[in-house]
Amino acid sequence: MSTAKGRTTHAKVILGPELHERLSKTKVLLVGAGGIGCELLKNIVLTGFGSITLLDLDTIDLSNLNRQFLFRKKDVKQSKALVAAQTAAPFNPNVKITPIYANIKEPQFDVQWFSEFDIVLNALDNLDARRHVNMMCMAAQVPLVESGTAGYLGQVQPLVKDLTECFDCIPKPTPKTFPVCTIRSTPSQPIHCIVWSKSYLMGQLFGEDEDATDELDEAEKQGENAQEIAALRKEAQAFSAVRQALRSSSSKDSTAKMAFQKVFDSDIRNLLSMADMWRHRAPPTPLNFDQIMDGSFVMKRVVSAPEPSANGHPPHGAAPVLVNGQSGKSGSNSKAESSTNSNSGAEGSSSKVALKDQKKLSLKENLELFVSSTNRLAARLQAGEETIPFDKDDDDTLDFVTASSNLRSAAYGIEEKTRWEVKEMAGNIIPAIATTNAIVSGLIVLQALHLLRKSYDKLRSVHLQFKPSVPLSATTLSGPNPQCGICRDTYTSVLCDPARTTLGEVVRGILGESEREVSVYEDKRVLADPDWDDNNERTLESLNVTRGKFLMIVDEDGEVATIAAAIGALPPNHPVDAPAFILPDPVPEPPKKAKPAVIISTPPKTSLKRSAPDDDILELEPTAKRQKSAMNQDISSPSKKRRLEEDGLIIMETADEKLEDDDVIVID
Ligand SMILES: Nc1ncnc2c1ncn2[C@@H]1O[C@H](COP(=O)(O)OP(=O)(O)OP(=O)(O)O)[C@@H](O)[C@H]1O
Ligand SMILES: [Zn+2]
Repeated sequence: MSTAKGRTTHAKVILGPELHERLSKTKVLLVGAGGIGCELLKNIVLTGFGSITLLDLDTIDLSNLNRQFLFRKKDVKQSKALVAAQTAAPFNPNVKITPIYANIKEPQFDVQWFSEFDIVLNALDNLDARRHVNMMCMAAQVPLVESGTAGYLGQVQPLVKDLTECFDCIPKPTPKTFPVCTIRSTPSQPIHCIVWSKSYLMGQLFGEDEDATDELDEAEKQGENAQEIAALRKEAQAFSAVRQALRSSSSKDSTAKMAFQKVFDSDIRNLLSMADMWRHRAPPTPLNFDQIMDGSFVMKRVVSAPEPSANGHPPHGAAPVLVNGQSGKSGSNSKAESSTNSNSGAEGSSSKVALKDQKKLSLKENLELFVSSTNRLAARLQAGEETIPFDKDDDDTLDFVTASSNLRSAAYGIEEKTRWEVKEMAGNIIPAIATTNAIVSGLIVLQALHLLRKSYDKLRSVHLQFKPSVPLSATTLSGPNPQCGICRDTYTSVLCDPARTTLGEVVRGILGESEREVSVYEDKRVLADPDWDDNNERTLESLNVTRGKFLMIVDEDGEVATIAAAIGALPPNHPVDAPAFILPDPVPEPPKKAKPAVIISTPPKTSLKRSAPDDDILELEPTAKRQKSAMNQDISSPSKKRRLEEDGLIIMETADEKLEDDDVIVID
């Protein structure tokens, strides 16, 4: 108790009595109780914040303990938010921490809920959740401090609606992807085989993805080799027998063998039959299950030196060697397995000291691991798991991806990887550094204090960089991007019972006296436009527009900003005989839109908008007014396109598109 008092004395002097007093009443939402979240929770408790809501969807994993210091081994598998709150609460007897074990995207965390906080601090690890919190904070007008770390790098960015850029003002680069054909038929680096295994093979065998046709359709559109795509289509279709066998309890090892033979023998033979493909690159070698198992398999091919890695891993200077079915020493003419790590002692069965995960497996060991992990995953399917996605912390899936990617690497003469390396590459893991998290968490508190003091001129975006001479760089903040599809919208809210409120009631109510022509969207789904009002009499619930979602009312002329109406719940005391909705009062008056600097003939980019939902209502980008240029006037409007389609006309995107039977509706 006396320690806590002593701390308060210092905090009072540093913060000043006014801010110190205010902190005890400030309501903070901290999203994420992982690497940054744990450090930050400790900081804000010790700084004197009095009311903290801590939310995290996950439970504690053993691998978190090296840097998430609020957790102990006994806490593994418990909710992160709950344990972090329990551990940090005693640091300050006056703090009230409310832990929530949930996903921040759940509907109960709506705009009203967000608006109860004075400040939000993000300690997340993914773009999707960050973008969601950003939008909620913009809608609720609550200041947000965004943060992230990657190894020795870190960043802290304060975001305030109308004052600074929001998280979505600048599009974020999408993660690196590889062409489908590289992954599916012509891999040349370990990462290609790992991506194939975790994103394709896992899905084919243990996921929902039965034919992966979308991906191939897209690849074909992108101009990838048509013949190769046709072969890949056949290959994908032939998975159904293996999928069935994995889900029936009769077979066991024979199923793993069946899967092996399809993937590592017949599929490779099919590809080999396309001679053209192998004119300029080394052909793969089909693998033989029985021969690998009995040690007679000899793969006379050269393990090529890998290309410089795209994943930040240094290229290994592997000398060309012959690989056989046995681990290094026992092969007839083998010098040893790939020698990339030979001086690290982490290779082959010869190593006595290597940790299990850091040992490079022989071809036979990989095959055995393939069989055992396939059996374990099949048993899980048979026990009722419907699909099993790759998770780096799920040993069965990591074993499967390690074994199958290494077998594929062997077939293609690519260097194999240890389980440890596969985990790092497949999980896109950049080792987390506790010190980086600690520094970033300190910086978040400093920016949060500027925000609470409203010292906006002191706000900075701070970068932690790997430069000993300049470890920190601070930049002043830019204003909002006038074209931003998130923070330039005019937010409002409608409290309602979606089961008893129609789309038309809300839209007419929000537009008030205005005669503007508008289109209405939920995310990317068009619900209405000036030529199409069929949904106006439908309830919001029937249109799947429920609590936590937004109705976007887009001006058809693109002259005024979009109105984003957040759907919230009616107050508990709402009279039963009153209308089932409460509209904003006064109605929102969106400002005139800033003109884009360059006028182009295509619709404005709306890539900053949220990703598509999985509904069956027409999906389109919510562009502000589909441009009525002379060229595309007739079909550029979705309403016109849809009307033509209703009239039985099919609109071709390109001249060489063909009519499919399914496109023709027979009218009695
Ligand atoms: N949508 C979400 N709702 C709530 N919490 C989330 C959401 N998305 C991510 N998180 C949480 O954010 C935290 C991010 O922390 P961190 O980056 O340290 O990840 P981690 O899962 O603890 O570690 P690692 O990914 O390295 O195993 C995690 O605890 C994660 O559960
Ligand atoms: Zn923005």
